Amino acid sequence: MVQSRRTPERGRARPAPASPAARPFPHTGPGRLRTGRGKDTPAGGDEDSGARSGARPALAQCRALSVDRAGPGSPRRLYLSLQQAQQDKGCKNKSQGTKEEKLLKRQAPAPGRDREAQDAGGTMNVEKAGGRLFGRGRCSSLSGPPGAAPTVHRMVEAMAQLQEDKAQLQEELAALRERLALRDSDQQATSTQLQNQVESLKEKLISQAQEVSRLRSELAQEEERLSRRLRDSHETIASLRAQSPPIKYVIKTVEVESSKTKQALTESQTRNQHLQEQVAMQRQVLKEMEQQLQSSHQLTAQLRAQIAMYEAELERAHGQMLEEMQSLEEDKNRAIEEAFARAQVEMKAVHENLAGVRTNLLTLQPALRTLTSDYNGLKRQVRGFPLLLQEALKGVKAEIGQAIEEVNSNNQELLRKYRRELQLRKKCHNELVRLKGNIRVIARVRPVTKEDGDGPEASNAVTFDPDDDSVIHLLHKGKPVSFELDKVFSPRASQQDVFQEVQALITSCIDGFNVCIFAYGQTGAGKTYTMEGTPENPGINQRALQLLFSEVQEKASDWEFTITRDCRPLHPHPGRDLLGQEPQEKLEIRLCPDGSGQLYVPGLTEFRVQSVDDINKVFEFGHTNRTTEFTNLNQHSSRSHALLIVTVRGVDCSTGLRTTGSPGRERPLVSPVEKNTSETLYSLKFAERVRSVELGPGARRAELGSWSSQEHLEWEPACQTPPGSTRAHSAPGSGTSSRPGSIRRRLQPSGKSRPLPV
Ligand SMILES: Nc1ncnc2c1ncn2[C@@H]1O[C@H](COP(=O)(O)OP(=O)(O)OP(=O)(O)O)[C@@H](O)[C@H]1O
Repeated sequence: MVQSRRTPERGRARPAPASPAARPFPHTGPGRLRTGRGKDTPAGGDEDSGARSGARPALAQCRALSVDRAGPGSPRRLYLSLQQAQQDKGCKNKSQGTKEEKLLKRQAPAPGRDREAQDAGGTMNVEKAGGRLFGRGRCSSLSGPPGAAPTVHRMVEAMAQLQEDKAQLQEELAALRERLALRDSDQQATSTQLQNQVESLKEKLISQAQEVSRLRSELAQEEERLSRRLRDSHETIASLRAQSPPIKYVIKTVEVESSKTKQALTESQTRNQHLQEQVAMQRQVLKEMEQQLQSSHQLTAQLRAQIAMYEAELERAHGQMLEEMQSLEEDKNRAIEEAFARAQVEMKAVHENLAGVRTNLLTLQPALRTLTSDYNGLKRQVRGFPLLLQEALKGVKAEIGQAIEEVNSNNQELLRKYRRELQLRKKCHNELVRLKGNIRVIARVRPVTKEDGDGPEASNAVTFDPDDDSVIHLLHKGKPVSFELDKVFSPRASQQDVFQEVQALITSCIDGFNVCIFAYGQTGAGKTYTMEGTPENPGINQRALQLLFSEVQEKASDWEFTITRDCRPLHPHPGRDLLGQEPQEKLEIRLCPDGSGQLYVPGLTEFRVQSVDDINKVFEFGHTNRTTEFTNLNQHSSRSHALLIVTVRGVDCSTGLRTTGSPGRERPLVSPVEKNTSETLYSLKFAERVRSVELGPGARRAELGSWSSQEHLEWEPACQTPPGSTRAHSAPGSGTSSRPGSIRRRLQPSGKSRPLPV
């Protein structure tokens, strides 16, 4: 127990302490408390009890408020403030403020009662002092000036805003870099735009820096204010502690003065104990506040660090922007310099051009005058151009007419030469016919074959004159008989030798002359071999046809030839068409109604052929249709009596002259063996008789398609023979005549001549 050093006057209330803050909070222990003038104050005691009962929630509320008001300084509250919505904060503050006011009102004694408590003694003062300190006073002091907590909150919000602004600035910087990377021809315009943006960014940065400095100053003020409050609290606590001894003294004094006050002392001690508890609680609150203040310091340091970081970032961005601005400025200056240099060069060039143009103008003026005069001259010429054109056209027409006349004259000359050539060819042919006769008889003697058998009957009965190839000697029944023909081929003669003798006839056929090669002789004499030959060694037919097509192809540029052929049997039904649908039907041979004397077979089938193969196919087709008469001597004899007619129709492309020739064919004479001498003799006699027949000159079947009557060639009267027919059978008086100039030699075995049997 602590005893007081001085004793106050009895019956008098102790003087109230100079300030509520100087009121003692004694740790009385079991001592009594004297209340003022020693008067018990149950009402005051009730009021104190009420104050006590209200002090606890008030302190708790103050603590809550302290935490809440100082909340922005704590990390937890800081993040709560960021997370919670603004209205939540407003409602909460409002409700808390309302609670606080209610609690403070309850805690704060009414004016009258306060006066009574002051009158009642130091206990009441202690209670008031404690209430003011830890109730309204503390709470109000901790709450700070109105707007202190929102200021911190605004700082946090500003920091968040700064972060957002920083991100936005970073995005804008990235976009700016992209745009900077993409600067091109419109660099100048972009540079201006970027400069504007940079200016706005600079202004924004400056304003934000000002805001940061302002916030920093506010933060420093708040920190200073909090430090000052903490210092005041420490001083208050220290002063309270320093005021403890007088309270102890009063307790001691009251203990000896009054027994009545013992109860009050007990109550005061109880209250004192309660107040001590409250003091402990307040100390705890203070400790927590100090911790919060420390946390606030730490948060402030963090915020400062963040602000410093942001400032550094801003500084860096600012520096980067300055660099980019510098780069842009340099680019702009460079572009301006280049543009200026280019403009100077262009201006110089323009000046030079201008000077040149001026010089040219000076030079061109005389030229312009010359051109003007030329133009006027040309204008006059153009006016007279139609007349000039007419004259020129007239001259050109005259020249063209003259050229046409010259061409016509040349054509006439060429035509004349062509006609003369034709006449020459005709004369040559006629000369050939005259010299050789239009019926020539050629004898070909085949070699003795196995089919001729053995013995004297198969001996050779034919001999030749080595000095005359037109004489043949036959030993008939021991008597030599000689014959003169146009040509005699020995068994050594080849197919080509025989063909060369008749080759000229093919040319005559193409020229439009009818040609007939007639083979005559007994069966097995070699007619088929001579005319057809074998595939390996073709005869006259194949060679003649090959020559025919070859000649036609050579003349293809000037002539259009159509080659057709038909096939008809000679016997036993000479009027049948072997190529027709009905080969058994007999056709009539009629005289051409055009008066040409030509014979024709109405309805006879003709095939247009393009090659020798086509002709052979047609011939084979006709052969299959032919009635075959088999002979014992020769299995090929069936061919020997068919007549193959090849007609060559030609049109001269330049003159329109049309020609038609038919190389009808049959067999040459001619067996060499003894047993056939009778037949051979008969054949030779027949041949010699035929050779004695003289025909008129060969008729060229030519007609001019488009020539005028004056241009018609006047051909000699034709020897009218049907195509392919044998002219040897022409009727007397129809152009045939004896050949008076021909040499007729009949060589007799004895050298005497005798008439040839006909
Ligand atoms: N110049 C020749 N050289 C070699 N063999 C020949 C000659 N002439 C005919 N022959 C041969 O004689 C035989 C009879 O000839 P080919 O068939 O030509 O007689 P042909 O007169 O046509 O008989 P046919 O009147 O019965 O038809 C054939 O085997 C033929 O090969």
